[in-house]
Amino acid sequence: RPRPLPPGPKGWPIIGNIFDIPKEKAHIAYMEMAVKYGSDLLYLNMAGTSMLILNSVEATNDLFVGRSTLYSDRPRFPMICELMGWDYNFGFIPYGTRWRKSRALFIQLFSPSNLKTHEKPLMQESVHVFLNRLLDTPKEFEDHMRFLSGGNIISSVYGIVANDFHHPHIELTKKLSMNFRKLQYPGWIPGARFKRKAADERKTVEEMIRQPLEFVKRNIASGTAKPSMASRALQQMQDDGSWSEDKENLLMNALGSIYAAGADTTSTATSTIFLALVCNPDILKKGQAAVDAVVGGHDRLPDLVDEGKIPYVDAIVMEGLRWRPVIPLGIAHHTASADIYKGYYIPADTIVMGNTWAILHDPATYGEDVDQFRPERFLNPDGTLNSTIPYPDAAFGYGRRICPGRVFAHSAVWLTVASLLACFDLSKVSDKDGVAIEPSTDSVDGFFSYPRPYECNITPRSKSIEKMIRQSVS
Ligand code: HEM
Repeated sequence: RPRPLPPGPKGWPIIGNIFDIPKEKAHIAYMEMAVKYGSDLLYLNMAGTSMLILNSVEATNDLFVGRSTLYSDRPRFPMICELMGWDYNFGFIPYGTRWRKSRALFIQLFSPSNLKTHEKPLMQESVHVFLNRLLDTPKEFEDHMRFLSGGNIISSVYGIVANDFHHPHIELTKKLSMNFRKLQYPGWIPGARFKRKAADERKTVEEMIRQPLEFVKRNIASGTAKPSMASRALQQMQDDGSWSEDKENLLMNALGSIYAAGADTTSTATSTIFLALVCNPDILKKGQAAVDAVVGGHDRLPDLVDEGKIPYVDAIVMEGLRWRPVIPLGIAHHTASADIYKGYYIPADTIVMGNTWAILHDPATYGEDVDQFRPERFLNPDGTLNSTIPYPDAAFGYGRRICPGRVFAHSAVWLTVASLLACFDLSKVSDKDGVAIEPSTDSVDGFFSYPRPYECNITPRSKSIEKMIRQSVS
């Protein structure tokens, strides 16, 4: 080894730093370790496997962006891929030809013109259904948010109009995402019972990606297919004679990746903002006034044409992504060969993680009160967006692996938040003595970080708004 390894705890022979791997809130523990060792690079050895945690934008930019050829691979995910069967999902596969083809197909399916013509109108419809569900059964608001994202994606991808939370395709994804949430990350060694269950899951995963595509194919054959990414892509292959089994499999996996990667992440981001609005009545009021000023009081519901015109809503969305990032340690990258950075030696086969939490909670970038939910940090005193405070990009990952669904996700969350603000008052519930119960703002952390269950009051802002919500679905 020509140079020293990056700083980190000393560790033991053979087992290395196994005892230094945090059991919970790893993102915070790594951020604190980095401060302790006075370095944005933190190196740990997990019984022979090297792990490098990057705790600054400078390091993630230098390595994931500047040296992307070297830092865009994925490590092996034995639990997720080999046992649970998630290797269909191009988010977890190595940097190579199959990944490149899948990602190119994704970019084609999500082209700006497709987003505008097909996906955004569907988003609008899904949000209207969501608002009606909130009116009907407000106590089930968490399920409604999950259904909103799942239903929106399933209709975009497969043209399946799921008007029931218990629709078989939604049920399948719910089951998978619950198991996925249980995964701890990283360095978590599951027990034998979980491993047995995970092996059963392979079959469910296969069903989740095969069944909906078969459904679309049957409907195309009978002339009843609703327009969707799947139907358009299959139709195009048929029209230009390019169909092959390989191409259909690539499509099946890419569509499955979109469905699996997009639903839970977007609903988690929305749930976090929802929680922040319940806990901060002043921000809720300011948001409502900002939406009313542009949407025009109570004449219509917000629309995606309003996107970009209400800076306070953008600021709320950005603050939600920053305050409680959905994937606080990102998805691990991997280096196939050795490297030298800032004078340190980075061995080949190192797992490299961007500490998204540390980056988005850096007081030098976002201010001393980084633990508070404060959308104003993204605004100038006159209410316009402050271009010197960076968009929380890190929430979507890094370099060539950065989330390809981020534009779609931002719009989906934006429209949901603008619509919530336009339509509902949210408040804390009170105990029997009339004292407001503070919901916990501490998240449940695993691979994803999501709010703990809580109760709140959700009421329409006026009779006329309630009527407009009812009329928005035919
Ligand atoms: C707020 C919502 C979302 C968040 C916070 C989020 C976050 C992320 C993160 C952190 C990564 C890993 C990036 C890396 O490796 O450095 C990722 C990858 C990915 N995301 Fe998202 N995502 C969201 C929504 C979506 C949506 C709506 C879709 C699909 C429409 C999607 C599709 C994907 C895919 C396919 C990958 C794998 C990319 C690759 O490995 O090349 N995501 N996302």
